[in-house]
Amino acid sequence: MLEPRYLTGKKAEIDQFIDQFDTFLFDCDGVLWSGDHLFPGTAEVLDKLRSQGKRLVFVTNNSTKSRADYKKKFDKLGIPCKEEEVFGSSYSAAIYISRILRLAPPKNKVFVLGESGIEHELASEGVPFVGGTSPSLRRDIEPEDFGSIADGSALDPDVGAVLLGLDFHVNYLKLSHAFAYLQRGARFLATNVDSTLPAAHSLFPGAGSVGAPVVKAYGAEPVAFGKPSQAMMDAIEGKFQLDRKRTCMVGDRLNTDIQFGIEGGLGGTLMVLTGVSKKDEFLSEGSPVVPSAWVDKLGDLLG
Ligand SMILES: O=C(O)[C@H](O)[C@H](O)COP(=O)(O)O
Ligand SMILES: [Mg+2]
Repeated sequence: MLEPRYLTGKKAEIDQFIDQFDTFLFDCDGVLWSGDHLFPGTAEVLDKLRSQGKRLVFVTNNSTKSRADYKKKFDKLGIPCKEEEVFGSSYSAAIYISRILRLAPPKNKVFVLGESGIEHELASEGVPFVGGTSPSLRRDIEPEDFGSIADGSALDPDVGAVLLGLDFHVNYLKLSHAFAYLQRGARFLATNVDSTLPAAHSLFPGAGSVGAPVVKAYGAEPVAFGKPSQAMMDAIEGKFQLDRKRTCMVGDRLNTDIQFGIEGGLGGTLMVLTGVSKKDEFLSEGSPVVPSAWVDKLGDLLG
């Protein structure tokens, strides 16, 4: 097993590690911040890398925000960032649906189980959608709903795909609509299937856990377009003209961020321990996913 290099407190090794790369793909939740709490040193590290001429791309599986929403978040946190430097799972899903899947009208609508980030990115690609943040679905299911879902009168006949994401307003009515569309042959898609969401320095149910009831009912997994999907890596490579060997993925989660970088053939992966995965997971013998290097927190890259 290749031993990952522990870089915390080793300035010469940190600088040597950074010098290998021209581009850094940064995960967000658990690496830059926990919710709205920016980890110490984050702004300084990003500034150090930019001052060394490094290119930064923010690659998040959090589908609740669009690229524009993330630009606002970076602005609020005082971190320089251009909207086009953000590449989230909602955007990844939207461009896949519009440019590769290309659902044939009239059944080209998407039923969304998720927040406005998905809606905004679908709209940016001209993909029609229903569900999502619609107030009509933010209520308890009523007895008459069962009949209107079963006979299809409550459903939109033009829905050709169901797209699951992190939904902070999930309920039985929305889950029933999603399942009904799948039973009628809709494609089963997801922005991402992370089991947990790192926030407030703790863990909460992630997109994969929110959508799990539909997976259980339907009996099959969705096609996901967030990390570690290589459809996302290919889209990022195309948009940013990456030299994969001169690109490093920085993440907090082994089975999304680090796996994404390794399977993408990137020059390196850097794990930080302020999010989901713990060092014992990748230091133990036989770990299936091992980063090239790791630090305790992103601020350690200041050396
Ligand atoms: O459940 C989710 O959607 C994810 O945990 C979360 O949003 C991950 O975001 P990332 O760490 O990729 O920025
Ligand atoms: Mg993360």
